[in-house]
Amino acid sequence: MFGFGEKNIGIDLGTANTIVYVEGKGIVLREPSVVAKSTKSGEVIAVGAEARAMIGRTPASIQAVRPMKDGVIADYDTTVAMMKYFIQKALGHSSGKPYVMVCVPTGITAVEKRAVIDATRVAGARDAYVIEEPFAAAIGAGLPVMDPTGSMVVDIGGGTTDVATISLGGIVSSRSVRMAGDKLNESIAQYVRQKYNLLIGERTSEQLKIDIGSASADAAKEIKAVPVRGRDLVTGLPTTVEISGTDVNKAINESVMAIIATIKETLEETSPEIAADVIDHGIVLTGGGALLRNITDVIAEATQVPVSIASDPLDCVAIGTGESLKSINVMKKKQ
Ligand SMILES: Nc1ncnc2c1ncn2[C@@H]1O[C@H](COP(=O)(O)OP(=O)(O)OP(=O)(O)O)[C@@H](O)[C@H]1O
Repeated sequence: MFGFGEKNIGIDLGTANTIVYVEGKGIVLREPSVVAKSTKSGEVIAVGAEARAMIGRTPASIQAVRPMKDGVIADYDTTVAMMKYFIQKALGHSSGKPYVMVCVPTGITAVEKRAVIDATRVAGARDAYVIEEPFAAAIGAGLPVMDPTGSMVVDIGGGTTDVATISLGGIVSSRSVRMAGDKLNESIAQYVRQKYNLLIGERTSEQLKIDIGSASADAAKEIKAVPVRGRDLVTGLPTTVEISGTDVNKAINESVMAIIATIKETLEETSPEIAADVIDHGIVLTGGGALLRNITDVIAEATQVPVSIASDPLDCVAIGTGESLKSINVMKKKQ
């Protein structure tokens, strides 16, 4: 397909995590989308897991930033530096610039899409192409995207939730909302601050969500409370508070409801034929948010459609992006 020795890669450039897929090898890199920089010179100090460990713990001279926000590039130069590092790390010493396929949320503007393509080129790609995230997720989840049957995929990532119905190799209807894992973390931190006067960091609220978060109020009652350390807003001193499953459920409920509303709206605008197919095959969840406890039950109850989680939900978009490298020649002609 390409010249001898050329490597082609797929990148799931996520708000929370970046995953790199190398053609012929599969997923070779999976790291948080975080960069630590010198506040003075802007020099990159660490990227990925090493930089993530620094969040909330940096001295004034270092800043740990997440250059992607809500599924799009928030800090262009830092995104370029991060991608450059990941591309080099994924390809090792192999020579030649790669062709790169990057996934983007469905709802982004032409300018935002252009920024992703430009950043990928500046980061070292011979050329860059984009694929819509839910389409990649559906391929990665093993859905029959090319068949004349409707499939529905809901990708709940860090920055965005992308919902789409797919049939005959294309997206039939889709919605993207900037409401996903990060919003849940923010809501938990806000709830804990308001109810317990306790200030907790981004990593602590995410850990609470993963450890004791549930989308179902009933199921949340059964979850054991955990001690959480933070700073008391009144005394200013470090302190420990017990946070329950119900606390976390209450904190995230509004965001979960917004995700469900988006799924319902997308279902409402599909043709009767596709809706019938979706009822037969069910809705498939991908992305890290699919791992939230009882999320399948609450979506199934609200939509009256069976819901399942793809195997390896965190990897689906990257696998689908990688798989789509096969069709890069066709996409080249279209762009
Ligand atoms: N067990 C879990 N329970 C709930 N949420 C989880 C769990 N594991 C991971 N997550 C959440 O999944 C999100 C990351 O998912 P993913 O890697 O699919 O997103 P992303 O691709 O980086 O984001 P986006 O697609 O929006 O750009 C984070 O918000 C993380 O907290």
